[in-house]
Amino acid sequence: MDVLTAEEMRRAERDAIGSGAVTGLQLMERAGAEVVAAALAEWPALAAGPQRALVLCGPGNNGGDGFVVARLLRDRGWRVAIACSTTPDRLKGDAAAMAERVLSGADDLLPWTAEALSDWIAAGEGPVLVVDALLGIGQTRSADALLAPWLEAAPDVPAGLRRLSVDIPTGYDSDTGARLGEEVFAADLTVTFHREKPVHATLRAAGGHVAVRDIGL
Ligand SMILES: NC(=O)C1=CN([C@@H]2O[C@H](COP(=O)(O)OP(=O)(O)OC[C@H]3O[C@@H](n4cnc5c(N)ncnc54)[C@H](OP(=O)(O)O)[C@@H]3O)[C@@H](O)[C@H]2O)[C@H](O)CC1
Ligand SMILES: [K+]
Repeated sequence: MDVLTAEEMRRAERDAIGSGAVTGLQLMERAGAEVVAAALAEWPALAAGPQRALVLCGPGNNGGDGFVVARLLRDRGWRVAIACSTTPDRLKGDAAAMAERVLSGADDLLPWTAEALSDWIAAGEGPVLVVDALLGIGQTRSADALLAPWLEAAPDVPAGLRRLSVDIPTGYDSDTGARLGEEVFAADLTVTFHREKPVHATLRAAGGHVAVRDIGL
């Protein structure tokens, strides 16, 4: 199966949207649904009943996928906390639309601080699924600053933590597999769409699991 660069992936999305076959919003909805399906396939225990999830959303469409995942997990009865590295009013396009569909109000977001993330994790029982929807194929520079709250909160996470990255783990260059800075989101499972990107071979070589899911492109 061929491996796509970020630009080739963006072109495939643009062509599909441009042809009228699908909208960006539909692709984002499909992406979110595939992330949930892949997580349940990877960790069958998650399908046993409602669980807890902490969804970390970034400023762009990767974050948009995260808002879809959060909504779908809430629809399954899960206790889902959403933290966003930006404020909802600064989200754009499809990501803004998907945030609208899941956020029930300004207080429906955890503050983007290590304390808020740690407190939420400590306040509940049972294992946590953490979803990295911070940055995807659009990342271009070190994500050390962006990741800081999560990296500071992460050690407090109880055993049984499951870490899932949407499309590309935050902190990696999709086309080279190189780290863009010092820090990365250490995903147990990365769920990507349509075709693998070069980074996914790097993740596998380091012991990460990678699922490639069709979103109808
Ligand atoms: N387009 C679609 O219909 C679909 C897209 N999918 C998902 O979308 C992402 C790609 O989304 P995109 O918005 O292009 O990029 P990201 O979300 O990865 O990044 C968003 C912006 O973040 C800024 N950025 C880049 N690096 C950093 C950093 N280190 N720290 C902070 N911010 C950063 C950058 O904007 P700037 O203006 O700040 O440069 C990015 O634009 C893709 O990965 C998929 O998850 C759907 O899956 C399918 C449909
Ligand atoms: K990500």
